[in-house]
Amino acid sequence: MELQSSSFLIISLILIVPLLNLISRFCTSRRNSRPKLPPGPWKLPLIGSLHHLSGSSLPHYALRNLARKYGPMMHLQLGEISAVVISSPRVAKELLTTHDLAFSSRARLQSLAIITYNYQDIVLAPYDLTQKVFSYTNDVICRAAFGKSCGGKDEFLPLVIEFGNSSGGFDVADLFPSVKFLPTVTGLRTKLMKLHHKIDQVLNIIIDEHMEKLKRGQHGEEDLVDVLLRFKQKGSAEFLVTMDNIKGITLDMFFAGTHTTAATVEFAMAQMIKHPHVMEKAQAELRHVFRGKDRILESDLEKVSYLKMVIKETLRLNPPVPLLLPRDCKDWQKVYGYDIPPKTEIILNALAINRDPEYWDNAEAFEPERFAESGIEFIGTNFEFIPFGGGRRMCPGISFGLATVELLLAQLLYHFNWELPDGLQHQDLDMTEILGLAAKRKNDLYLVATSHKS
Ligand code: HEM
Repeated sequence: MELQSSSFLIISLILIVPLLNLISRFCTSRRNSRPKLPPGPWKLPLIGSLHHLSGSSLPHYALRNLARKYGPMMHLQLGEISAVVISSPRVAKELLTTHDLAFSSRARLQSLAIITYNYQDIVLAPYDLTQKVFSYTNDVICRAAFGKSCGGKDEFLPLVIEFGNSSGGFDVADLFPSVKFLPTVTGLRTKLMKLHHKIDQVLNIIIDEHMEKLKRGQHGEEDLVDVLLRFKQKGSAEFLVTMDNIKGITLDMFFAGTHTTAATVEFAMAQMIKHPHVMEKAQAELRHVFRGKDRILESDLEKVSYLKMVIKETLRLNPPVPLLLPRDCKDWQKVYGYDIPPKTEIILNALAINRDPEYWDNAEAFEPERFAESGIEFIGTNFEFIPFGGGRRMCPGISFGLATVELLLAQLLYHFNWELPDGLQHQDLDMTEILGLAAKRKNDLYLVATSHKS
């Protein structure tokens, strides 16, 4: 009897083990052929999930609402583009640490290709603060890029503004890249080609001036163009710098640096107008620390702490690059238990992440004091706070941008008192945003400034 049962067991094992193997291999091949994509909203033929983004909300808000329903990692079909949207600090951390290398290429957008030399780059009267702030941030970048005399400043500013307003959100030509005539039909290509041509002319004049200066042996304080020209002259085979690289990198500074810093200053001023006790506290600190001083210098700013908290809170609630810059997936990756196919566009929703109620108390409220004890920084180590992105492709202009924002805000708050014109109350201030090259206020910020004598 015992023998019978043990031979039965052996025979069963001989038959069952290969069968189990076969089933397991079948399941694996099914899994490989049918990847486990993240969940997402229902799709229509041709446009995919685009109709879910067609309401009045801006993409970063619309995507946050969808994420509340479909989870922190969701799949969207944006026209021809297969995209994965990340909306939680936990998933952002996994993506920007464990898988950072695989996601460190940028998604290629047609509008940017035209402007950036085909990716040869590496962005007591009513007083329109918006224009002044923009002009200031542009001046600062002009000086760093083109030098003290800053020849191209006047020609450059309108071009930078025009490009900033002509891009943003999801462009139809980027969503259907195989339809080659789309940029021509939408008029975008013609518009961008014209703009690119004008920018190119101005840059040629500026670079020629710099080359002339170098030829004459005039070596003053080096600006960005000088440094890039020096690299070009010394260029080795493995580190070749072309003229298009010089123009592309110079443009990066303007497009990546001007709109973002200007938007941050404007959002901060608007938030402080909306929350007058915050403005009073920031002014009190500055006026106490710098009492009697005529001018605040960048080096003085280490002495203030509350203003830094105000800037952090502004960047948390109103990140100027709310969807970061899209990345591309290099090869198959498994993130948060889901499969991501190669070439998927990865969108990190910094707005949703910075306001995640699981990580932030009173997440929607403007409360700079939350940073007093928290030690949370935006340098890419706290994944619940990523206004400058994270991982290898994090913003390289963070110190430059912050110094510009801090210095301008410190001067505005130290020297002036601010209020809304025409008896408007702080509750009346409209905070609607639009998305261009950076997110910014929809309406220009008009404020009345009165001089403060310290
Ligand atoms: C408050 C000001 C600024 C904010 C909020 C900001 C934010 C960002 C963000 C979110 C990204 C994308 C990062 C990612 O995908 O992980 C980025 C990229 C970039 N930023 Fe900034 N930025 C600011 C100022 C500047 C300035 C002043 C410059 C240059 C002078 C600059 C140059 C760049 C460049 C070149 C990139 C592309 C980096 C790459 O692709 O590797 N940014 N920035």
